[in-house]
Amino acid sequence: MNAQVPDPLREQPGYTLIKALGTGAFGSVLLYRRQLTEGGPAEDVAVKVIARDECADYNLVSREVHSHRILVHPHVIRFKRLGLTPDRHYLYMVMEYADRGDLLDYLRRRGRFREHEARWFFQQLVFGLDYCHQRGVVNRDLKPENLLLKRTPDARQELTQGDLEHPFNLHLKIADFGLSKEGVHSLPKSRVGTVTYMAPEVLRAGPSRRYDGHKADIWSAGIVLYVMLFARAPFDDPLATTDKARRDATMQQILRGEWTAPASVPVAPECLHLLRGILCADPQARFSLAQIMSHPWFSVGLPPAALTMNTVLVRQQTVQPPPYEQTVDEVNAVLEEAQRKVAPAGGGGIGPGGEMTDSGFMTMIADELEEENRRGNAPYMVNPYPHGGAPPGAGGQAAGRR
Ligand SMILES: Nc1ncnc2c1ncn2[C@@H]1O[C@H](COP(=O)(O)OP(=O)(O)OP(=O)(O)O)[C@@H](O)[C@H]1O
Repeated sequence: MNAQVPDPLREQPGYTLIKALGTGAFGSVLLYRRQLTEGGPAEDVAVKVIARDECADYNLVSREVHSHRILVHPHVIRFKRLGLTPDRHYLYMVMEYADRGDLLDYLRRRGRFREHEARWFFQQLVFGLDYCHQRGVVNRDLKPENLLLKRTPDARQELTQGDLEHPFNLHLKIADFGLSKEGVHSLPKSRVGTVTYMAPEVLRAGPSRRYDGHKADIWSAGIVLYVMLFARAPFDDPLATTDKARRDATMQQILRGEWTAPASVPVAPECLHLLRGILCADPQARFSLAQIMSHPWFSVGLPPAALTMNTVLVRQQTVQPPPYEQTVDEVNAVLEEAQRKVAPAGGGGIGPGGEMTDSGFMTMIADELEEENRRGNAPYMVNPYPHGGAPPGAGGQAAGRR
């Protein structure tokens, strides 16, 4: 327990505060150990806490929760539950905990990735994104800060470099659905997200100019790939003297759609071909996820089953929904309760969405997909180079996996 960090869930049975993880636009994220039944298994969870009297927009919270709740995939942070603290002061969102920070921090500490390492993360990002899209969720805020890293269950000790894990010891998980939209047919009208990762059509968007969020996500994923390979953004003006000037210059460059790869960092021609297909200013001509997945640079080392796994998974989840911790009705009950007038301090009991130790729905649900991975049923998640950190040969043309 960390004595310096306020503990909003101190009266919530089963939750023990470990430390603060960070602060976002909507509140803070804290690491808790959760043990829902006495003597039962404990797990570390990340809990996003939002003070009710500071929550300006419940529609955004609702959108985030409803989009995120239905996503159950190895490369998406798992949403577990939404609750109200017993004192009614905080709304909290319980999520899977990614124990190795985010991709931006990892990149800063490790420096640019070699090509095969960038591919390892990019494959995971694309599989996670393809799954989200197949489930009808566009993210609209893909960037390295929102791509979290978690040690793989089969992480290899000899690949650890001090406190810095080797890429092949890490799984990438898409997080933060705060700007996401559910619904395949919805064309987001508003301009949201971070400029560096924004597609040109997003910058041009307005009430009468819509864009396809799927294509915009693909563009952002391409920027992430570029940043992993070259440790800089393709559109930027680092010499600008003010933040505004830098932002304006970046926007102009994105709108012109012109970028180059630094000559000082050689990458394979197939890699540049893929980047060109993704960072294509015309969303109609931009590569689709299917095109990316069948691209020769992308598919190195992947068993064929990896390319159809999402379709199979989505079909399975449509027929038999995964065991969500909360039903839609339970989530909606918490949201409704949260929007009622804030109760005076100490005035609350346990409400419809609160977690009661004796309630039936509190049984902790094992992470089936992690389990599946442990059993080896998710082929693309396996360290492709089990006998060392790098593939044979330069330039990252990886050996086959397994
Ligand atoms: N599931 C998680 N596991 C581990 N760390 C997390 C998790 N979710 C969030 N964090 C960390 O908590 C911090 C805040 O996250 P949060 O998603 O609230 O905000 P953000 O992404 O920084 O900003 P915003 O939501 O405003 O876009 C981030 O630095 C992130 O690394």
